[in-house]
This record gives sequence, structure tokens and C-alpha cells, in this order.
Amino acid sequence: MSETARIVTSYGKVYIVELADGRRLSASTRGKKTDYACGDQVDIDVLNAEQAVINKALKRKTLLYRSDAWRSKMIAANVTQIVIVVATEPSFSDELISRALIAAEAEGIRPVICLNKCDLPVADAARSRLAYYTGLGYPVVEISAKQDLTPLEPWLDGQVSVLVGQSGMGKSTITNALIPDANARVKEISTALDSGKHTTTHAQLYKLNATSELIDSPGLQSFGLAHISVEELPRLMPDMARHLGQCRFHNCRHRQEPGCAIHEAIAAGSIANERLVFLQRLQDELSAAASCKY
Ligand SMILES: Nc1nc2c(ncn2[C@@H]2O[C@H](COP(=O)(O)OP(=O)(O)OP(=O)(O)O)[C@@H](O)[C@H]2O)c(=O)[nH]1
Ligand SMILES: [Zn+2]
Repeated sequence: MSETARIVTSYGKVYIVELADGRRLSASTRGKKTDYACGDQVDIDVLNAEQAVINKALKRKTLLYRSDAWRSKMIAANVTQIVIVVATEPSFSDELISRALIAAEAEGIRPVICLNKCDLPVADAARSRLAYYTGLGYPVVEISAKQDLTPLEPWLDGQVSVLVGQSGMGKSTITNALIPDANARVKEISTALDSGKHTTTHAQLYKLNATSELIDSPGLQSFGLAHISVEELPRLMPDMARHLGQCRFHNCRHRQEPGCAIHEAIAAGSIANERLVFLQRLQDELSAAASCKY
């Protein structure tokens, strides 16, 4: 008899699924299918007290993923919020934040930027860099995972959140502070799968309370957006989106076309020139990726 379960961890071809009654089973897939993500609702056949087989994923509300021309990598399914974790040190990448914001907008996922390690004296420099994103309308929440997480807590309430960010920003420290037995559970799963790894190398889903869940994901170095079309791109950047539909040509690419509303907004100072440079660089990258796809 088939049942519905939730993927709480994915380890390549092996998944841990949780049933409605809280039981956890190790699950394999049928054939070579591996396109399931942490957070997916799946239809499974239970084989015995420990094992199951995944038949298919149920319809996803959202799917956060990154991609280049050759492959895509799922980050998490069914999340309602992405918490982009940056830190006062080591230095964070603006490029990664901007890309993660676009990926979130494309899926209708609410983004929040979380500045961690605010206990360190370098916080002011990071804070002023993040003012840029506040200006775009994105919330920035300041915390210290080691000392005080309370500013983040209301943001997590009632949401399925995924923590995303570069390595070393403090995602696992946040997770461990919020879920006291998170470390122990990673260890338990690693031992069960005999991977020998005791760090979070794969996304893991945790329950925070009856209505809130948290997914910790492995550190990212890049965030490919090959799944997004060149035409869609400016709509996913809130400062650009405001001016869309106002260019003289309906198919304006916001390059050298006369009467481009984006260029006019830049001249008027309401869009930063570096955003147009970023848009154009992404347009070129996505066009190149699209022409590589078969
Ligand atoms: N001072 C200070 N250090 C912190 C804080 N949060 C995390 N750290 C330290 O930052 C380092 C990296 O933290 P992790 O939680 O492992 O970072 P991560 O983002 O999970 O990294 P990956 O698992 O590689 O993706 C560790 O040495 C933490 O102790 C904080 O609020 N303040
Ligand atoms: Zn234009």
C-alpha cells in the first residue's frame, strides 16, 4: 500500500523520508530517478520497518534550484522562504546574494537576508554593504548565532525556511542553536547510511514547531541561473521591474534601444548603474547557456 511521506534528507540516491506519524525510513528510488529534493512530499511503498521505495513526488508548491547549461541542482522543495545567510566575516559575496534573490523571486519564495556574527567588531562594514539590499526592499535581519538569535525567530514563524549561503557564514550554527538535537541527528543519519561524514553535506529538514520548518543546506560557491530566461530576468529584479512596460519598444532588451525606461531611471538616479551592469552580464550568461542547451 502506498503512503505519503516527506523527504527530510537526500544523500545522492538515498533519501530519508518521514511518515505522518513521525517514523523515519531510508528510501531508495525506482530506476535511476534521483530528481527529488529535501522538502518534497513523495508517494512511497513501505518495504519494512526501515526501508521504503519512492514512487513519485507530489506536486511541488515551490522548487528552489540552481543550474548551468549542463545540469541543475535542487536546493529545497516546498519552501516558502529563503534565508540568505551572510556574515561579518569571512567576507560575503554580493554576486551570490543577488543571484539567490533572483532565484527566489522566480519561484515566488520570500527572501530574507540574515547578517550573522554581529557580535564581531567588523559588523558595521557588512551592515553598510547590506543597506544596498534594504534599498531594493529586502529585509535584513541582524543576529549572532552564538549569542542571540531572537531577531530571526519571528521571521521563521509559520514558514518553511531554507538557509542558504556560502560556507562558513554560520548556517549550521544557526540550525544548532534553534534545534538543540540537530547535531545529534546529522550524526545518527550519517551513521545509518555509513557515509562516515558528520557534517551537513546535504540539505536537512527540521521541525521548529507545529507550523514552522527549517532546512539547512550545504555551503554554496556559485548560483547558476540558467533555468531563467533572458526576458524574465528584469521582472525578477524589483528595481528594474518597477519600470518594465514603459520602454518605447515592447521587446526592449535595455541595451542601446532609444526610449529605454531602465536607462532613463539610471539617468534619474533611481536605479544604480551597477545593477544594469549586473543585468547585462546575466543576460549574456543566460543567452550563452540557452544556446548550449540541446
Ligand atoms: N563570532 C561568531 N562566530 C560564529 C557565529 N556563528 C557561527 N560562527 C562560527 O563560524 C564558523 C562557521 O560556522 P558554520 O555554522 O559551520 O557555517 P556554515 O555556514 O554552516 O558552513 P558550511 O556548513 O560549510 O556551509 C564556525 O567556526 C562558527 O563557530 C556567530 O554568531 N559569531
Ligand atoms: Zn528598456
